[in-house]
Parts: sequence; C-alpha cells; structure tokens
Amino acid sequence: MISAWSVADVRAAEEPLLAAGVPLMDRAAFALATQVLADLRARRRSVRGSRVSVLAGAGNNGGDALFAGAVLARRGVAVRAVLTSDRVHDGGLAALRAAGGRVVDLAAAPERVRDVAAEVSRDDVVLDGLVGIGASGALRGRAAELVTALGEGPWVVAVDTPSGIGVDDGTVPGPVLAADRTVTFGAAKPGLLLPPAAHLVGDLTVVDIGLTLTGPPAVRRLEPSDVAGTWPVPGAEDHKYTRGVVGLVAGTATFPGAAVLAASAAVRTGAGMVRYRGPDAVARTVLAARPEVVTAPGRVQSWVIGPGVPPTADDADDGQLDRGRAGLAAARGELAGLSRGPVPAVVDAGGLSFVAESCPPWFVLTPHAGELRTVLRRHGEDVHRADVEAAPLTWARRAHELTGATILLKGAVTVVVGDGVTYAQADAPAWLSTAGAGDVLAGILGTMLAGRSAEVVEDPALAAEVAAGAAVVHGLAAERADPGGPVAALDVAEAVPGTVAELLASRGA
Ligand SMILES: NC(=O)C1=CN([C@@H]2O[C@H](COP(=O)(O)OP(=O)(O)OC[C@H]3O[C@@H](n4cnc5c(N)ncnc54)[C@H](O)[C@@H]3O)[C@@H](O)[C@H]2O)[C@@H](O)CC1
Ligand SMILES: Nc1ncnc2c1ncn2[C@@H]1O[C@H](COP(=O)(O)OP(=O)(O)O)[C@@H](O)[C@H]1O
Ligand SMILES: [K+]
Repeated sequence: MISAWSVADVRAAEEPLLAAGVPLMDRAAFALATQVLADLRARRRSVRGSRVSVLAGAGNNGGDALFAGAVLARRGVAVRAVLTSDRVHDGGLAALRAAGGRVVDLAAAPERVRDVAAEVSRDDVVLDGLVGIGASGALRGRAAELVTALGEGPWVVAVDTPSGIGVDDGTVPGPVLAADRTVTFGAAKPGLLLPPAAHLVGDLTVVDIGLTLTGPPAVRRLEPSDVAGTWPVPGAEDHKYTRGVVGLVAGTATFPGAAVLAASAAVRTGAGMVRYRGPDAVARTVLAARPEVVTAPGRVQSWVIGPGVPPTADDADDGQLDRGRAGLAAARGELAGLSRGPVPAVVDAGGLSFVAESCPPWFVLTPHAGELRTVLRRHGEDVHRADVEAAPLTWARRAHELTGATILLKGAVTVVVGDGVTYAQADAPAWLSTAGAGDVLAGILGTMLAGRSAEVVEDPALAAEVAAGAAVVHGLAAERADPGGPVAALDVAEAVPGTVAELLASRGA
C-alpha cells in the first residue's frame, strides 16, 4: 500500500528532527540528485556533458533543488539555476555556485522569461523546485509565467510535488509543469495520488529521509499484493452459500447488455452464486450468456442494484426500480425473506436515483462524476459536473457526509471514501473508458463484498477497502484483456479469473 500524509502531518513529523539538527535537506537533496543521475544514465547513457536546469523558488523546496543541482554539477553536469524570486535559499545557492553552476535570476530580468524557457526546454532534465508543500493556491508571479512559457517538452523531475498542485486535495488551481517523475520526501502527499493532480506526477519515487509518521494516512492506494493478501480462497469446508451469493437487479428490455456484463463479471470473480432479478426477457439473455445464473429468489449475501436501469420509474424500467428498492430494503436488513440480516449493496447507475436520504456504510454508491453531481444535487448541493471533476476528493467526501454511504467515484483515478478512510486507485489503462466497463466493476465489487459480507457489515471502514480492491482487480483485468490495446467490457470480465489467479500466485512469492 502507498500511504499519503497531509502537509500538517509531514511538518509535525519534521519538527523534532529539525530541532535536533538532523540534516533533512541534505538527505532530500542527495536522494534527489541520485535519482536524477540514474535518469540521465538511463536516458542519455552518460552523465558528463549532460545539461540540467534547476527551477528554484523562494522556499526550502528551491533549497532542495539547488543543493541537488550542486551535487549534479560536481558530477560533471552543466547545471543552470533559474531563480523566480528575489529571495532564495542562501545555502543552496552558495553550494550551487561553489560547484560551478550558472545562475539566471528571472526576478531581476523578468523580460527574459520566454528566452529562458526556450533554453530550459532544450535541456536533458528540468528540476521543478518552484514550490512544494508550502504552496498556497495557484502558482503566482514569475514562477507561473515560466511554467506557462515552458509548456511541454523537457524531461521534468518534480521536487517533492509538481509545483502548484493542491498538495492536500489533489486540485490543479493554475499552471503546473507536468512531471515525468516526482521525487517526494518522507512520505507521499495526498495530492500525488488524487485526481486531477495525480495525472501530473509521472512515476512516483518516495524517499526515506527518516521521518516517522504515526497517525492514519490521509489517502491510501492499494497495491495488487494488498488485494491478493485478503482474497477469500475457498477451502474443503466451503460451498456456494459460504462463498457468497450475489443478488443482481440490472438491465431492462432497453438495456439488457448491462445485466449480462454485471452477471458475467460476478460469475467470473468467483461468486458462489448469482441470482438475477429482472424481467423475463432480460433473464433469458443473461442465462444465454451465463447459464450458471439462477433466477429464483432466495438468500443473498450482497446486492448489486442499478446497472442498465433507467433513473426514473416508467414503463421502460420494467419493474426494476421496485425490485431495486426491495433489494436495498433487504440489504438494510428490513426484508428478512431475502437476506438474513443486513448485507452489503453496490448501488450503480439508475439505482442511485432512489437511494434513501441516509445509508449505512456497507452501501457502496458507484457514480461517475455526472452521477455524483446528481446525487449531490438531490441533497441540496448546487454543484456541476465540472466542479466534481476539478475536486473529486472534496465532492466524494461531501457525498459520504450527506448519505453515510461509502462512495466509489469512477474515473481515470478512482476515489473511494468510506468511514474515516480514503483510497485513490490508478490501476486501469485509459482504454477502459468504454461503455459497459462500469457494469463490470459493479459485478466484480458485488462478488468481493458477498465473499466478506458479515465482516463488511460489522466494520464500517471495510466496504471502502473492498471497493478500492475491486478497482484494482478491474484495472488489472482491463490490462490483461489486451495489454496496450483497446478493451471491450465483456473481455474485462473474462480476464478476471486469470487476474485473480495471478494475484494469488504472487502471495508469498
Ligand atoms: N522543513 C525541512 O527542512 C524540509 C523541507 N523540505 C522541502 O521543503 C519544502 C517546503 O518548504 P517551505 O516550507 O519553505 O515551502 P515551499 O518551498 O514549498 O514554498 C514556500 C515559498 O513559496 C512561495 N509560494 C507559496 N505559494 C506560492 C505560489 N502559489 N506561487 C508562487 N510562490 C509561492 C512562498 O512565498 C514561500 O516563500 C518541501 O516541499 C520540501 O521540498 C525537504 O528539504 C525536507 C526537509
Ligand atoms: N480515462 C480512464 N482511464 C482508466 N479508467 C477509466 C477512465 N475513464 C473511465 N474509466 C473507468 O471505466 C469505468 C467506466 O464506468 P462508467 O462510467 O460507469 O461506464 P458505463 O456506465 O458505460 O459502464 C469506470 O470503472 C472508470 O473508473
Ligand atoms: K516542486
């Protein structure tokens, strides 16, 4: 798992070490320079004769970058420091000069921004040390002008964070130089994992500078090994009911495909049984694709409600909204005939239109940004889809506060907010943005929840962990379905057994 801590937590962890005189900046700068040397060797074979620009702002972030520049200059790299502020880390600047680095002071020569940007663009590596965890709001002044003039081109290594991102919330309030690599110190920061800033981070390298972070992380990212470690593997004493039965309310005569996709994914993820609830015509289509599916009512250990169901009750919903409502009542533990006590539920697509005012944490709502906006508006928030896309963490957290449910907000980075926990998963290739991919995710998640049904109802934070795990499996299966190429949603479902087998084989490897 990758854990990210807030700026306040990182500063609190630094404080006692700085007071004790521990040379944190030396450690950070040395690790940064070591990484840049490795990148230079990998990209152009030789370090000597290569050219690096160090963009340095007023604070300690600029200090890290300047000290790293000094190390590089001593190794034969031609280093140019570009200063964007009239204040700059004195020790770092002195070290860079002493090592033979050149200095361009943009604060003193603002008219040179464009020319300097053009020169910097031709360098082998650009170190972005304009601002780090001390950033407030969008990049301003010369730093903003320089980043805007630079645009795309050079290989960029961000120092601690890409300068100007919202370090705690992952927002991108203004111009930010997209990094190919981010070398971050002490611990990952939330904005490095969260969208949209996560798209500007490149490869993330976390450097240990000796900080001890003790409290719970602000944001986590599960890795495949985390999912492998908790996957329920059936034993000799298991049977289909202990494995977990998934109740599925999905599809209508207009959208039968969603039912097929969700059912296929649930079967392929290893459900003990999938019970399909829906109109006869759709049930026949589902059975034709997956004869394992059962259409008789009976016990269920998790519900999946809503894929391919329209948001409003009318003739076209084929009675699915009523079946969905019954499923949700059963998941609350209110309909004893369908579940013995409460069980988890995945609420997707049309199902989102009738979730009650307040939900238990074992209900996982799985909207994309447009659907989350609708959920929020129903709870009185005047919000647009673009607002959700600009600040996914903020709005997923708000939806969790308003509904009580666990929220899985879909996107290139999937954000999951549960009771006291947040996950940000970036496991899927962009090829997965295709119709039906969400139905497959709902089926995968339903099966994973059914396999740990009682635990999920008992532990308010567990639904979020399982949901993040489902995003991992979904993303890995998409990659496996066609590495580097287009994927069809049904192929993702078909790729789940192999994905799970590979995860399990990696256990203890
Ligand atoms: N405290 C320490 O000793 C350590 C700090 N570290 C580095 O220090 C950084 C934090 O240093 P600071 O607290 O000095 O803060 P930063 O260097 O991140 O930024 C603060 C400076 O940037 C300016 N600034 C803030 N927002 C701006 C904006 N939107 N546009 C333009 N300029 C802006 C401020 O005027 C201030 O001078 C970390 O990100 C990390 O790189 C590391 O060296 C590890 C140890
Ligand atoms: N650019 C992207 N990169 C990776 N995954 C994506 C991207 N865009 C969307 N996804 C994923 O694809 C799925 C799309 O789901 P959804 O929007 O519900 O589609 P549908 O309703 O057609 O099934 C989600 O799991 C989402 O996280
Ligand atoms: K930076």
